[in-house]
Amino acid sequence: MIIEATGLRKDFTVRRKVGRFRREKHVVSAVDGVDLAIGRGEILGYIGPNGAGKSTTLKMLTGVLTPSAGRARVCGLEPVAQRVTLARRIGVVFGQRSQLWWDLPLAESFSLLRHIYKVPAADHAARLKRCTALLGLDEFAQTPVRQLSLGQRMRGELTAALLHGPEVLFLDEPTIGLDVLSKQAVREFLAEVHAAGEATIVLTTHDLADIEKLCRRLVVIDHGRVVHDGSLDELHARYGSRREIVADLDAAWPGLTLPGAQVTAVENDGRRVRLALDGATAGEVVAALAQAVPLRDLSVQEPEIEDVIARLYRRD
Ligand SMILES: Nc1ncnc2c1ncn2[C@@H]1O[C@H](COP(=O)(O)OP(=O)(O)OP(=O)(O)O)[C@@H](O)[C@H]1O
Repeated sequence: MIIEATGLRKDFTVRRKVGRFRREKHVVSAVDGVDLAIGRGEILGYIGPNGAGKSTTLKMLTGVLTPSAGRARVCGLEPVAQRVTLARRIGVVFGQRSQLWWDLPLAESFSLLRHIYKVPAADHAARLKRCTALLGLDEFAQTPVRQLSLGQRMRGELTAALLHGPEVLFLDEPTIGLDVLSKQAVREFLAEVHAAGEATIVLTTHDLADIEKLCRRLVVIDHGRVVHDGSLDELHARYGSRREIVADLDAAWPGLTLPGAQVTAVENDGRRVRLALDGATAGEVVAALAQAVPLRDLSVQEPEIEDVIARLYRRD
C-alpha cells in the first residue's frame, strides 16, 4: 500500500462565545478515526459534504497537520516526521496555496522548481514537454502567474506538482471554479496520468462529473468518518438507485408482475410503463415484457449520480 492510515484523528479546539462575555472551549473532531489503504496506481475520490474532514485528512497525509491520534504512512514514510523526504515523493495541489511565483512567468516557476527538487534536466524537460502538450501551456508559459486566469493557473499548478515525478498526487478540489473547457482539460489530463500509471492520485471534489469520469474508487467521509469505500456502482447498489426500463406499449399495460423488476410508474394512459430492475437483468425483463405485451419502444435509463450522492449525504 502506498497510502495507509489507521484510526487517523484530528481534533481542533475552538473557543465559542457563550453569552456576552464568556468563551467556552469546544472540541471539533474534524477527522474521527479514518482507516485507509490505497494501492499504487489507484485513482481515488475522497468525497463528502462541506466540513466532512476531507481537507484535514489530506493535510495529515501530506505532513502539514499533526494527527491527534492514529497512524499514517505515505510512500512508507511518516508524513509529519519525514515531511522533507516525503515532499520529494508526492505532488500536492491545494486550492488556497500556490507553488508558483506570483510575479514570475509560469516557465520560470518551473525552472525554479527543477532546481529546488534537483530534477535531472532531461527528466524535467520530458515531463514539461508532456504537460505542455496535454495542458496547452504554450499560450501562457511566458505570462506572469498573477495575470493568469484560474483555469490557466490550475494547469500550471498541476504541472508544478508533477515535474519532480511524484509517486502520489494529492489534489484538493482541482476543478473548483474552473470554466467548462478547463475542467475538461484537467480531467483528461488526470485520466491520462492515471492511465500511464505515473502516479497514485487522491482527489477531493464536489464535482459530480469529476467523480463519474475519474474516480474508480470512492471513499465517502461524513463527520470525520468513512461511510462508504468502494466503486460508484457499489454506491448505486447500496443506496438503492436502480437502472430503469422504460417501455412504450401498443396496448394498455395489463398490470403484470415481473420477477426481478418493480413497476415504478404507468404513464400515457397506460401505454408507457417504467420498471426498476430489482434483481433481474435488463435482458431478462425485456424478454419477459416482450412475451407479455406488444412493445413499441424501449430504453434503459441509468440512475443519476446526483441522486445517489444527495441521498448519501442526507444519510437516507
Ligand atoms: N484550523 C482549524 N481550526 C478549527 N476547526 C477547523 C480547522 N480546520 C478545519 N476545521 C473544522 O474541521 C471540520 C472539517 O474541515 P475540513 O476543512 O477538513 O472539511 P472539508 O471536508 O474539506 O470541507 P469542504 O468540502 O467545505 O472543503 C470543519 O468542521 C471545520 O470547521
